[in-house]
Amino acid sequence: MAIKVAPSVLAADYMNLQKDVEIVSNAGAEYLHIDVMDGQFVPDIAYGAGWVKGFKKITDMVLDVHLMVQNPERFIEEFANAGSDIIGVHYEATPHIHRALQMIKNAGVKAEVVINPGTAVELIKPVLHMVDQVLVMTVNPGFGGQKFLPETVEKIKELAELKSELGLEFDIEIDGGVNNETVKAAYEAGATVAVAGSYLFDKVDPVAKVNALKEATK
Ligand SMILES: O=C(CO)[C@@H](O)[C@H](O)COP(=O)(O)O
Repeated sequence: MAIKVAPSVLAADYMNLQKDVEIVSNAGAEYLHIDVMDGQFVPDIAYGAGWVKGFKKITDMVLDVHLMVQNPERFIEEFANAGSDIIGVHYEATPHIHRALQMIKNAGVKAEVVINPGTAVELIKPVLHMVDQVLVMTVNPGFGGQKFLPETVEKIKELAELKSELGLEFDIEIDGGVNNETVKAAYEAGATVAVAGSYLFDKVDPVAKVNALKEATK
């Protein structure tokens, strides 16, 4: 099965968000990836829960919310109530990753644990049974337009092996520097969902770009 595509609205045209969402949705992208940044865990600031509420009104796409915030427990209820379908929390952002994932599940939302490029896969082994998705960051989080880090492919492979060894079912998402070339190795390693920002929105023809990601992973 071709990889699921998750356009990142961080790279969309903020003055024409609805139009951009409709374009990628009609092109067959399954998820809408919404980055939330607090200016602490990562340097920049982006998208509060009100935006999630807004996106919920205009699309049926899976709302895939990536909390790049320190102590994400503070925001889980608000983002769940706003209509998030998946909420991702960083292993590095809380001393209580297990509790944070429990909170997401208790709110009736799919739970995702996220790891930075510098974080080892084995550190999240104790919580893998709780998650619906693992996001392996393929750049350091915080900004769009960075280069895919090839060393993260080995981590995707390691995670995919662990998943089958433990007999677990979860999606493996990649995020950062994804395009129709970099997606290939990640897909072969076991990635099932690809976030793409600048590749999809910065240049012409996002429809062709969604197709190219799917074609590259058949
Ligand atoms: O989480 C992030 C950035 O930290 C992303 O979701 C970016 O939006 C991906 O952008 P590109 O690397 O695809 O331009």
